[in-house]
Amino acid sequence: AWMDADFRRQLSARRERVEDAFEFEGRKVGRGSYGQVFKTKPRSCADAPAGDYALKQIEGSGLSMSACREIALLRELKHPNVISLKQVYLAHETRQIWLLFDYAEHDLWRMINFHASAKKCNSQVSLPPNFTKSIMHQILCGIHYLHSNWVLHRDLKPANILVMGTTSPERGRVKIADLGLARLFHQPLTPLTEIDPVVVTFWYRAPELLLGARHYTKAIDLWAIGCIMAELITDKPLFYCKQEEDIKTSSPYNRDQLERIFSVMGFPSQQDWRDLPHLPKYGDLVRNFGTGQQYARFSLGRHMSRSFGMSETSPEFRLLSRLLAMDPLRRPSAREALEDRYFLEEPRPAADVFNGFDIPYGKRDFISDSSDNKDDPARQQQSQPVHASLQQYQQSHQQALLLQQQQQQLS
Ligand SMILES: Cc1ccc(-n2nc(C(C)(C)C)cc2NC(=O)NCCCNC(=O)OC(C)(C)C)cc1
Repeated sequence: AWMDADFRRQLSARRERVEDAFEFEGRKVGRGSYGQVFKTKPRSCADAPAGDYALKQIEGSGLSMSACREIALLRELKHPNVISLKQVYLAHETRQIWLLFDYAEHDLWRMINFHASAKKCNSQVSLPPNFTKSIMHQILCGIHYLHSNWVLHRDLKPANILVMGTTSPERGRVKIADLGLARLFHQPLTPLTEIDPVVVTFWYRAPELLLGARHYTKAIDLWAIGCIMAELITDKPLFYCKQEEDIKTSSPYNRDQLERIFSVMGFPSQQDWRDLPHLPKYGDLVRNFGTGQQYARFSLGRHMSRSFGMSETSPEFRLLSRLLAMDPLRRPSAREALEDRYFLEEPRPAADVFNGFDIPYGKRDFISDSSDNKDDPARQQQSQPVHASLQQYQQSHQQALLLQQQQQQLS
């Protein structure tokens, strides 16, 4: 071995073990293809400041490509509205990787579900008037920071928007995270059949992606933020689409999801979206929808005013319609969205999105290993099982094999 044995022994004796520093038995709060997450507190002997932490045990062993990417990415990023990586633990005996994060008691998926079920039993949840505006402001600040560092999120949805709880010094602050479902494709070496048919939703997916756009863009993140804004206002996913259980092809084209978008937004005309005919799946679109005449009377304004009595002249609606421009070139950048009049007029956005109000939501439940936790957000919005596009899978498979060979050469 390239390090002399005695020095290695000293190192491993001194190395802080995660189980010595943190108490996490029976405190699992998340599990998915990425690994599992525990809500943990430092033991008195640990040198971590008191408080709650999220301890993520990464799936698999050794430095997988996704572990590498998550560590490399998060150690460079520091912003109040982006989840922060506090510490990395490498357990040499088991080659396990543990990541320590600040713990967020809440997330928009659970919060919106709480509001929706409260509505159903006619009990209102009392929230500050600037609740949506504060959340939107902090999501856009976080995304502006990521985009200015050329980091695209690619999977923005309510479950990935965390909010700090009342025991945190950052009470009511939004933290953008990625609880890692869509990174399924980066779980190499797991034979496709073994990947449990996790469900991903297409409800936050921009139309250009559904029509075969080959690259993620900043505008794709802004579309998802528009979807989240509408959902905060109505407590319903704007482009909710029941996903049939049949095995999905790996094609990006999803007719039902597009149908839902057109029945809310109307069908994009040549004037609305000049580049539409150049998208790879335009042929499928014409075959399935023709000239879209059947959607002529639909529009976002009509949908929001009928389903929620929202005025088409309100600043809230104007920002929403800018974010949900069908043509990606017409969507604002995060900075342009932050400069929208909506954020400049009263009530102004607050640092604590609950604005001092009592926080009505419960704490996260602990997951016992036996129960297969169906309502875990990572499996949110049960929809059709997805099969990674074969080409993406093979790609990441090749990269992983390469990485593994390199590692073998190293050791
Ligand atoms: C492979 C990979 C997985 C995730 C990420 N990633 N990317 C981001 C950006 C884009 C927001 C900066 C953030 C992450 N990673 C995470 O957010 N990891 C969070 C793990 C902590 N989990 C966590 O707090 O879960 C509960 C259930 C307590 C909310 C990167 C790479």
